[in-house]
Amino acid sequence: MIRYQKFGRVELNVTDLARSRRYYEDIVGLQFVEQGPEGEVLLRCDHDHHNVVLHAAASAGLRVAGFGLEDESQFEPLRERLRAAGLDAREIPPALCARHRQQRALRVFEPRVGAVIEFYLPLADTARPFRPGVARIQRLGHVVFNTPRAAEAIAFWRDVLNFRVSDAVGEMVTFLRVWPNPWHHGIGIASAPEYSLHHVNYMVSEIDDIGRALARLRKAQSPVVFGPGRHPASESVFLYFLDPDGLTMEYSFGMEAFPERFAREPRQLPLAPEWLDAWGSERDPRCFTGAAPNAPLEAAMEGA
Ligand SMILES: CC(C)c1ccc(C(=O)O)c(O)c1O
Ligand SMILES: [Fe+2]
Repeated sequence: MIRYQKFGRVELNVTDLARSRRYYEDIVGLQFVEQGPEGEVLLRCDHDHHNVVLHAAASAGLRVAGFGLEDESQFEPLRERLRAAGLDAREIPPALCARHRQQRALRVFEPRVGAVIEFYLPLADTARPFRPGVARIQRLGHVVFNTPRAAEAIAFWRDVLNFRVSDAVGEMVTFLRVWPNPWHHGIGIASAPEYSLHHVNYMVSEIDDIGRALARLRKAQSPVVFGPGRHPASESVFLYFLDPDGLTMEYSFGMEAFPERFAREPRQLPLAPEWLDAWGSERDPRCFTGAAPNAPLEAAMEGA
């Protein structure tokens, strides 16, 4: 069975690199790491070398979602599973691996979520302390994919990639753990007409991070589009807001953690507003809908 470390990387296309770098540093609270040879901006929010990469592009959306493997012994079995599933997984050349402080990495276009997915092994001796800034971010939390093939995607990520379903809210969204990572979900699969980014989540430390974010976002005239509220599924307190390109970002804290073995059964929760937010906040229609279609593999391999 394939074992993962976590959801650890996300690469986003943004329409104004300097504007987004300022936003993700000053408003979201990510730490700038470096600018890459293609001009891409690397940022971090935990002990990894980086967690977020911003690329200049004509339209904003998801470029790559990356999952760390638990150890080297997972690499070849995963590669074989992807091959057996008919997917063209490409190994990342050593130069890009070195820039990304990875031992090895595969990138594959996963057609059911319609996105480029990276599976990677971090290099040893690359973890360094993350010193939080405006928000006490603990880690990159989850990525949710919009897809018109949600049922097929859930089956593939569960049965082939060995992610574990934690809960579903109607047929709107299903949450999966990056097993055996304990957090309620590292990915969500949401039903939508397009293959695009639904949102990216950052896990923060406490209610003050949400309260301070509200004031900071309002002062920066950055739209708050849902919450503050509490998600009954993962028990998280949450807040959604839009980045300068209209991509939906989420802060949350208090997420349910699962044991590796003897975990509770997944629940099929009712599709009703109170099962998305127990506090009853209104959701702005711009929430979850602002991303362009996900980048294709060729674009994601540029510079590789
Ligand atoms: C409204 C979205 C899809 C949602 C719902 C529930 C949770 C949770 O239980 O943590 C989320 O993180 C969400 O993004
Ligand atoms: Fe979320």
